[in-house]
Amino acid sequence: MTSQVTFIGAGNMASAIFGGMVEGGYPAEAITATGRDPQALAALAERHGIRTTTDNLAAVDGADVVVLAVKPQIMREVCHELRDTVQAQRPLIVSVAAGLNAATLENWLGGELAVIRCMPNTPSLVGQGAAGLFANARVSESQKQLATTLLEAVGLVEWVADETLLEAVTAVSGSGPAYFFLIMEALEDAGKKLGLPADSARRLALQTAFGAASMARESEFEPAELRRRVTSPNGTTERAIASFEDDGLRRLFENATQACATRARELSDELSRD
Ligand SMILES: NC(=O)C1=CN([C@@H]2O[C@H](COP(=O)(O)OP(=O)(O)OC[C@H]3O[C@@H](n4cnc5c(N)ncnc54)[C@H](O)[C@@H]3O)[C@@H](O)[C@H]2O)C=CC1
Ligand SMILES: O=C(O)[C@@H]1CCC=N1
Repeated sequence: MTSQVTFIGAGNMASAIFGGMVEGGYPAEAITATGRDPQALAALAERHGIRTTTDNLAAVDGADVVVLAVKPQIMREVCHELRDTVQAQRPLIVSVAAGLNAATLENWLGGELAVIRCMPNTPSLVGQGAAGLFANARVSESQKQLATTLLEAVGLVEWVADETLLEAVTAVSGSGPAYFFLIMEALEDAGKKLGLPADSARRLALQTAFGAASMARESEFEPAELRRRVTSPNGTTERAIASFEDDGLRRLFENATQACATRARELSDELSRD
């Protein structure tokens, strides 16, 4: 039987996931999403065919899975609102909030619940997401399987055995799309500086990013080998790569991902404080 899935919060991340689920064939009538803005909800209902409401309690009533997808800063208030219904019905809880521990969520929801923490990313909207998942001890194998099935509808699923590893997942894939978008922006700007018309620079940069990612994913060779195959001895790529290495590109990624993981940890400390 199809599981009834309710999203609390219907913003960027939730709409990327349920939009991708519907695109992937999940029955839209089994999906409900809530939010604060009735007009935005009506547009989502129209676009994806899902049910929407501003009433969180009505939306959770009868749900098999409740996906918590509001901003971390308002999660406590939302959990308190849902606590009695969730305790009575005990759905599987899936939280996509950055930096909020499963134990904190369980506590805010009244205790002893099956909680999965998920760190997804927005390419879920086009079925190309990447999500890291952690299950607390109360999550059954069949619930893990259900979460895997729901999220695999929108991309790759990686389970982690230790919850703190979700900080690393956030740094690599949760926030990661923004790094690649930044690289696309920078490559486009650099192309324009070299004289290309703006629209050509954008098309070339985007198609190159797409082509490289598709090739890296499909190839039997690792990215480093694919890079070497573009790099002719004493050719043009060699100069560009040497320039990146001299300017410390790898260190930039190391620093940025450390900063990201540190922020995830800080959020978790800030938010779990009473
Ligand atoms: N945007 C991203 O790339 C990623 C976001 N996340 C997590 O997803 C969560 C949501 O982030 P976004 O979608 O980016 O935020 P957003 O601001 O786009 O969406 C938040 C949604 O919550 C709704 N909302 C606010 N108060 C509510 C309430 N009391 N009851 C029900 N709905 C309410 C708003 O109407 C809005 O639809 C955050 O916890 C974030 O950490 C996780 C991974 C990636
Ligand atoms: O920036 C954020 O806090 C969220 C979590 C990962 C991506 N966006």
